[in-house]
Amino acid sequence: MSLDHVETLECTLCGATYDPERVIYTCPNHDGVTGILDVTYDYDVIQDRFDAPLDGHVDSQWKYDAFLPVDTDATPVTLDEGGTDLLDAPRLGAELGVDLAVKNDGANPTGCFKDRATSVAVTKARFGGQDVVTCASTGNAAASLAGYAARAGLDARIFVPAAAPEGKLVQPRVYGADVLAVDGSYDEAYDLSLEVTDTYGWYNRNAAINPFQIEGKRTVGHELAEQTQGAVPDWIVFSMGDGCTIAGCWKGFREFAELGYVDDTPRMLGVQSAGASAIHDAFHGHDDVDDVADTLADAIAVGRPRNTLKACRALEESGGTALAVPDEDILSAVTTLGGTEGIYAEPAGAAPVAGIRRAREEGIIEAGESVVAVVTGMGLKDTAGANEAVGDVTGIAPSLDAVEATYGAPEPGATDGAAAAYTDLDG
Ligand SMILES: Cc1ncc(COP(=O)(O)O)c(C=O)c1O
Ligand SMILES: N[C@@H](CCOP(=O)(O)O)C(=O)O
Repeated sequence: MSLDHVETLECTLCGATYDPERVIYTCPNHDGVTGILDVTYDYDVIQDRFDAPLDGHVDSQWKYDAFLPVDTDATPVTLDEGGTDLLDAPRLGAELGVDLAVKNDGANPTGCFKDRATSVAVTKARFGGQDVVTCASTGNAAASLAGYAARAGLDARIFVPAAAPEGKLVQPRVYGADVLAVDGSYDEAYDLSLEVTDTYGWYNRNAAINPFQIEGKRTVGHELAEQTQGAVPDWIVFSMGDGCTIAGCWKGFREFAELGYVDDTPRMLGVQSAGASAIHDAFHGHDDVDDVADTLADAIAVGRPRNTLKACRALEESGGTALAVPDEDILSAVTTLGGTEGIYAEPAGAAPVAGIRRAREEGIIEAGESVVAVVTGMGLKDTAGANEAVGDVTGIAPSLDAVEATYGAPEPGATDGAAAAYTDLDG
């Protein structure tokens, strides 16, 4: 049994270190602020163990198991998360004036990149003998935790804001979780989940406080480093809620660069809604930070992000920046992404596209630069917002006349090609 590749849990505020074998969430040395912990590693041990070829083929994030903070004896609880495609996006790229690729993380097993973190959390929970897992969620982490808990045979008890999209309230219950719809915001659900964790001792998955969650999220950085080896993009773009995801990606990419697996690092661009822009505001030094979250991009509706520090460090260290965009831009990004590249993202997943457009307008991203937009969540979980963007469906009677009323009569010879094909088949 060995966790010898993990050195410590180190407080990002005071540098105090804690035993990674213990279940500890935050540094107890701080009152009023959260002492977020960071996992530090012994990279000599990791490099001795990591023997997978960096050949661009990634079937699952467990390709990088040597980097994950789980005991070497633990059997992963997995649904084959990670290993998502990095798709060229030429039509959208031309529209935005950049060389664009999309990392389609909405293709993860529960429809969201959260699965990267959850797989690690539930593996640790099961290996550590926990029976009950919990989290607060706007809906995606809820579904993800519920799915992996089902897979592991653990009970999931989850706190979501009652106003979460219907699909996000249904999905975790299909996986058998108890979903407690809190009459309040995500921030309130989050505070409650912490109290519950202290009181009941359930294992808390929340990425902002569970130090191991960002470590799962960082596999998206490992993958992107591997998939772009030799042509590291100028920019990688994420939406930000609590800030853990962008921080995780940066940590993963940076450590692959430090280990010499890639020879450069990208700049990170973090995108928030103007209605929930606390990380953006902190990054740009605004002191009138508004902690009310008001955005249709429910997954990033966070008033008090818990990982502002790690997110801002990722932006700073990478030479990147943060942007806040209005909800109209996010909504229009959903249909632009769908209509140009066939990728249906939820608003938080499409927000990077709105961010890239804004960054081009402001001269932050220059024409022709290479950019990866990470689509973090798929759209079918939350159709209400998208429905606003696409408008009402066109109703017709079940008759050809009704089709003609919509498109006009067919052009003469419109079916000639098809007729010729039938003739060929007949010989
Ligand atoms: C689809 C989606 N995109 C982006 C985010 C933002 O991630 P983070 O809160 O780690 O910044 C979330 C939730 O957190 C999400 O569910
Ligand atoms: N928007 C997130 C918030 C919690 O996710 P986490 O991975 O940061 O803990 C959600 O989907 O619930």
